Amino acid sequence: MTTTAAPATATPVVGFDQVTKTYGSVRAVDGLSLALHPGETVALLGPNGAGKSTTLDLLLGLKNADSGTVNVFGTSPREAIVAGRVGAMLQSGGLMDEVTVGEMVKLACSLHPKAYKAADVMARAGITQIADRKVNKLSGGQSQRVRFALATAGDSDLIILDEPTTGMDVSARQAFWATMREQADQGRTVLFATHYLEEADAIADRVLVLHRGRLLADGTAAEIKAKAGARRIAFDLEGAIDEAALRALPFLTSVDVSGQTVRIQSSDADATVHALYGLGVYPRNLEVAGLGLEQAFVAITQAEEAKQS
Ligand SMILES: Nc1ncnc2c1ncn2[C@@H]1O[C@H](COP(=O)(O)OP(=O)(O)OP(=O)(O)O)[C@@H](O)[C@H]1O
Repeated sequence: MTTTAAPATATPVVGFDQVTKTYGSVRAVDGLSLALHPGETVALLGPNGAGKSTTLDLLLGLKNADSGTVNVFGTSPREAIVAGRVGAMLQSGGLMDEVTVGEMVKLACSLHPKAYKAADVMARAGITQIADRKVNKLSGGQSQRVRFALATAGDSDLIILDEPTTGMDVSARQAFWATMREQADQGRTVLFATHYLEEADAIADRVLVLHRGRLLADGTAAEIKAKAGARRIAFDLEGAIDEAALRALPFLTSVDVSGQTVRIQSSDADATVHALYGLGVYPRNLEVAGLGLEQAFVAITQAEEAKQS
């Protein structure tokens, strides 16, 4: 993984230039421009319906843009795929029913221009033990592992993953991300859409937040957290708690009182804490901390919703 930006003149791994895709009256992708560079591990976040899957489908040439251009390694998505430069793991589909796991992986390897050995691909995905099982007899997590094997059947430079760890148990998730880290460390670009924000926080060196088909934020997880602005304040109070007075504190975005513990989110923590002391209360165990990625994501997308409504 790297956080060093590639020179502006280098051909990006992925280039979206003013891309729009509509379905009837729905603008699934709305004037999207972005560039991904070699070795980046990029998380694509967004609420349901934000346009993540449509963006990945455009990137894979499975859908065509209404306007704008999509380039992959400076060529069309289809050309990049035919050249074996792209491996993909989509949310569903892609698995044939009446074949075994082993046959399916061998088929994927036979089609990839720069294929690895099928036995190695299965070992890496942790599916050697189920090689003789029919694909339609797998659990949800096992199916995900097979899709992962298909996405890494050959030496691709770009790996695209749509909600890859859905249905995987904890150890499968850990093994999956360890393998993805190896792929990124070898210079590959990894782009994954996810609803698991803790995974994005831990794995990605760049986070894109989509909302109604537009890019709302683009930066490291730390930058996205800072962009959200708000901070968390937690403290304990003794005796009866005057909730109405707490709710009237300035710059609050939320208040939660549980027993003697108060948790506040504020867009100006200094001013809120100052006003808190002004109430004549004495907070104990006072903690002020930044938002987690999940809270930052909610704050950013809710602020955008409020702006648009
Ligand atoms: N084939 C289609 N026909 C009509 N509308 C569609 C189609 N595919 C997607 N949409 C709409 O386009 C918008 C973006 O959908 P998309 O699946 O890209 O979002 P997403 O961010 O992947 O959502 P999720 O997190 O729920 O998977 C949504 O409003 C969706 O209803």
